[in-house]
Order: sequence, then structure tokens, then C-alpha cells
Amino acid sequence: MTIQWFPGHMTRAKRQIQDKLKLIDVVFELIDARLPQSSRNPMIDEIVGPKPRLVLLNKADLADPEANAKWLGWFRSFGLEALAIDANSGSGVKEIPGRTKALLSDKIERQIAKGMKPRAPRVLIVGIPNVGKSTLINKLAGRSAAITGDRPGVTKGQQWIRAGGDLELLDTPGILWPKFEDLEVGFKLAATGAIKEQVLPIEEVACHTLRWLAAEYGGALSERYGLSDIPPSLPDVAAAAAVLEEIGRKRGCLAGGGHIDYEKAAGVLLRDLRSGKLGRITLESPIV
Ligand SMILES: Nc1nc2c(ncn2[C@@H]2O[C@H](COP(=O)(O)OP(=O)(O)OP(=O)(O)O)[C@@H](O)[C@H]2O)c(=O)[nH]1
Repeated sequence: MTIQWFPGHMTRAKRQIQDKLKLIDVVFELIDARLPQSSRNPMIDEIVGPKPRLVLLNKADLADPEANAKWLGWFRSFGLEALAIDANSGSGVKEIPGRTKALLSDKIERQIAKGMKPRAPRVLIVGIPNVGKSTLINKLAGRSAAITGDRPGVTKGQQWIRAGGDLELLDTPGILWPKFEDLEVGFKLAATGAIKEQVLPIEEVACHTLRWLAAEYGGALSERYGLSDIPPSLPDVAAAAAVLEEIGRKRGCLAGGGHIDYEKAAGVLLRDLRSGKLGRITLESPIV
């Protein structure tokens, strides 16, 4: 589902999350490991405020392992606890309850000092559409998933999900808008499937993607499509279109009259990127 974000929607989304923050102990900020910058909400610090937060780089299985390590270091340098996970397979997910408790250790110690039995931390998962929020909820809940019923103060219809004995999750995650501030960000979000490709012309999305890929992963491109060496810098969209044409030719994406069907070629490239067939790829590096 692609949401059309207008200022009114953004204000409402922000307000809904801030209402839920009153009920929880910790926020899991889910971002796409392939686009840790562009898949973040630009107002996230303001929205979450001082509430403890765990940043989860999801889809880490599709992202470049070296880049994952760099990004984790980058988040930690800003004092944010961060983990790389794959909510689909569950890799890294087991570490989440322990990290959550570590984040809340002061609060837990205070409860113990008062003779209280520390309760399971209450969690809200937030992130942009399609980043894997529902997949993570299901994975965390696993077979021990149990809806614990309405509690006072919880929005009508909203429930807590018990994840093992360790966490309680609000069943409806907070949906945030991504960073739309420039067209390049839009192209990256479309390339990874975070926004529907119909929003932007697919050939343009593919050409922009080829420019990023050539810079960092030219070898993977040449290998996958049997292309001769691609220069690391494709100076403009026309140069990228020439590479797309070559991919189309190699893959038999033909329109009438022996012409290349660019739309088809773009579809091949983007499907390969999203499914990991081009290898593990991250489309942006931390700015240091
Ligand atoms: N490869 C990979 N795919 C993932 C991972 N997590 C989620 N996905 C896939 O990403 C897609 C979106 O996942 P969802 O859990 O529906 O995402 P969501 O954030 O709940 O989406 P909305 O309901 O649109 O807000 C699904 O096809 C998942 O299978 C992951 O860690 N790795």
C-alpha cells in the first residue's frame, strides 16, 4: 500500500504516535538497511523525544554487510543503540529483548529497588510503509503470540501482543512518512520498493539506480548481465540509459522493430535488486 502523504496526514500520523508513546517504555525505529538515511522519518527525533529508542536496520540480509557495520557505528556515535536484523528469517531478532532491557536498565533497577517486580517492557514499532513492521511483530511474537486484551488507556480496538515472556508490543505499529525532501531520495525509495514504482517512471528509477550501482557495485552488474566493464561514474541519465539498453539487449527485452523495451529492462534490473540477485547492496553511505 502506498500512502499519499499530505501535511494533514503527517500531522495526524505524528499525533497518533505521540498518543501511543504515553503507553510504552521503548520505541523500535525500523529502517531499511539498504537506505538507512532515506528510509528514516525526517522528524523522528522530535516525534519520539526522550523516550528510549532502539534503531533496527531491517532487511539487513539484502544490504551490504560492510555497510551494515558502518551504519551501526554511525548510529551508535549519536548515542542510539542499533541492531541489524532480518525480520523475515529472524536473524538478529533474538538479540532484541536483551538490548531492550539494557536500554531500560535504570528504570528496571528503580522498580526492583522499590520492591516491584519489573514488568515486560512495552514497545511501539514505528517505520515507513513496507519496511517490515508487521513481519517483525510476527517474528517477535512467534508461536507464543498471545493477544493480551484491551487495557485501560489503550485506544479502542488496540491490543498488546505478548512476545515470549520478554516484551509486550502494541499490535498496530506507527506508520511514518519517509524523507521525501529531494527527488533522489524518491528514486531510492522506489528502487527498493518502499514506494510504488508507478509513482515515478520506472525507466528513470532504473537509470538512477544504475548510476549508484556503477559507483559501488559495477562488478556485480557486469557479472549478472554479462556486460563489459562499466565506468564507476555514469555522468548523466543518458549514460545510464545506454547501460540499461545493454541489459535489455542481453535479457531479450525487445519492443517492435528490434528496439529495446526500456520499461521491461528496468523491471528486470529492479526485480533483481530487490530480490538480492545482484548481491547484497546498500544504496547510501553514512555521511561522516
Ligand atoms: N528480505 C527481507 N524481506 C523482508 C524483511 N522484513 C520484511 N520483509 C519483506 O518486506 C515486505 C514488507 O513487509 P511488511 O511486514 O508487510 O511491512 P510493513 O512495514 O508492515 O508494511 P505496511 O503495512 O505497508 O506499513 C514483505 O514482503 C516482507 O516479506 C527482511 O528482513 N528481509
